[in-house]
Amino acid sequence: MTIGTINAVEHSELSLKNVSVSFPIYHGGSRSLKKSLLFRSSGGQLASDASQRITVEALRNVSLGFRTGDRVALIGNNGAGKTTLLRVMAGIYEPVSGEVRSRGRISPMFDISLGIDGDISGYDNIRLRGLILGLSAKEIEERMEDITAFTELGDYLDIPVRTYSSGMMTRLTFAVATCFEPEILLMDEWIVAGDAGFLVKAQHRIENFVEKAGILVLASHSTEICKRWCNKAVWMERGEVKLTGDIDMVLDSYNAVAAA
Ligand SMILES: Nc1ncnc2c1ncn2[C@@H]1O[C@H](COP(=O)(O)OP(=O)(O)OP(=O)(O)O)[C@@H](O)[C@H]1O
Repeated sequence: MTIGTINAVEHSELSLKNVSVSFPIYHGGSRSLKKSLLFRSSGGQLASDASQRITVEALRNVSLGFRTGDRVALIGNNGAGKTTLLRVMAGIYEPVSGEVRSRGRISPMFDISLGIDGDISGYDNIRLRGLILGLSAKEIEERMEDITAFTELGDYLDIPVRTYSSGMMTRLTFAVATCFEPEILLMDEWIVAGDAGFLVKAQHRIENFVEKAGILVLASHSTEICKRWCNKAVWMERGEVKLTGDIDMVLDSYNAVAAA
């Protein structure tokens, strides 16, 4: 985790070379578990490791390269490997083989409430989250007015956040998470899907936020969301890259298979 001032890079890059990620399944010796898993129609491939444990190969030999301007949709069936791919890009998962390289700061937008301290005030949580995002104390104070105005939490910002409702908490974490210029932005679709009243207002903010990003990688099941936010797509199938390229071409191929 980086603490300190964000040094913006002019050109962002993100690449994966032959990246594989496996999850060992403990007690995997059970025949019934193995049998039931083998009948799954989607998800990563099953394999055995050196200790004869069953493992799920969530990603296998994934090679991809993105640069500034790329707005990439990750598409694929349930269990295809989209979330694992986002997490390995974010450095949350270590690949068992291959490498992930990046130029530019990576901002994962999942788990945006990670690190929130219930016993301190909203203001202090904004400062804490800002530091975790890599902003300096000065940069946080410069953004404080914008953040607090967006939350509409008023005097509540002076009291411990454990007293907040979940909606109030979302306002706080969302306002901080979107207060800077991202270089490489990794997101799940929930943040752009938008339904509740707050999210209508949030839509405008997230649009500005995403537009400023050098690279966007967005995992989504929605053709509409993919077309709205992305210009490229990666179609994942059982942990492997099935097709990658222009958004319309990849979505057309994917939807044609889904409809068949
Ligand atoms: N922590 C874990 N332990 C064991 N297996 C896992 C774990 N996380 C993911 N997997 C497996 O890895 C494969 C890929 O899962 P992943 O969550 O990346 O898929 P996804 O494409 O994001 O699916 P969805 O669209 O349903 O969210 C699946 O077979 C899943 O069961």
